[in-house]
Amino acid sequence: MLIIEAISKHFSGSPVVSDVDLTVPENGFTVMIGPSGCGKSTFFDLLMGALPMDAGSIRWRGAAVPDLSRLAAYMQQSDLLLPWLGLADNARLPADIAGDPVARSGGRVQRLFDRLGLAGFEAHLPSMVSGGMRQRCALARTLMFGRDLVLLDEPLSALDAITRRSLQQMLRLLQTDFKKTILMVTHDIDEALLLADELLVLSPPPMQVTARMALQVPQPRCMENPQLVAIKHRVLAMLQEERPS
Ligand SMILES: Nc1ncnc2c1ncn2[C@@H]1O[C@H](COP(=O)(O)OP(=O)(O)OP(=O)(O)O)[C@@H](O)[C@H]1O
Repeated sequence: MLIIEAISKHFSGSPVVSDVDLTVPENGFTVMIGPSGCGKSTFFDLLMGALPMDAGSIRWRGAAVPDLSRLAAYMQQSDLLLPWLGLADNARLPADIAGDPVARSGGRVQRLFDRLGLAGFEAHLPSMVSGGMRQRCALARTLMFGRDLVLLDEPLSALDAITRRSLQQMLRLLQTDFKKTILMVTHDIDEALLLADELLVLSPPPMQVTARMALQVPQPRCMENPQLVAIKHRVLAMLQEERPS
């Protein structure tokens, strides 16, 4: 279980993240949704140790940790693939950096490519494939870190609506097939409702959690589900209320 308590951060005296608490159970999928500029990226930078926190604590599986840099794999909006490497070589990078022999890591990459619909594209350069395929490769690379905790910072926001939908199914595999514990931020309410076990609604800066909702709707979900429609209206009303007039 991931437990985050009372994390706060200010820049030049202005609070950006204020007293944020959250818990992600083992193999849970928690999604944070908030308005643009609410401090989500700053919050993830704090979790990953890229920025120092002013206050707060993190516990993972019962142990206090300074940050999640050695525990979580982090996937961002941009695929960050190296343009001169083929897709399989890009996905294998975490294993190469860790010194794993290619004989072993190559097999892992191949199994991931088979599962993520990338078989046959191993040698293609990122410029030769679609944005959706590049994000699938970024997902394979995230999985190659072999970490049980995954942080997703708007991983699909650069994609068109149809590609997004198929990639959302792929993100579900993180929970169902790969048994990860997942914390994601997104601006996309449908995406949040399709994927989350728990949804956290965030305020404009300073970022705070203004509502927590457990989503007990069975998977696979579709947005026509009346329960999801009702929750969507509630969340949209909250986000609307929080907008500066
Ligand atoms: N290094 C910094 N120094 C000062 N202010 C900063 C710094 N980094 C971020 N901010 C401010 O903190 C606030 C939150 O920024 P952040 O990028 O975390 O928001 P976000 O929710 O990720 O934004 P978006 O939804 O647009 O991606 C913004 O007002 C931003 O201007």
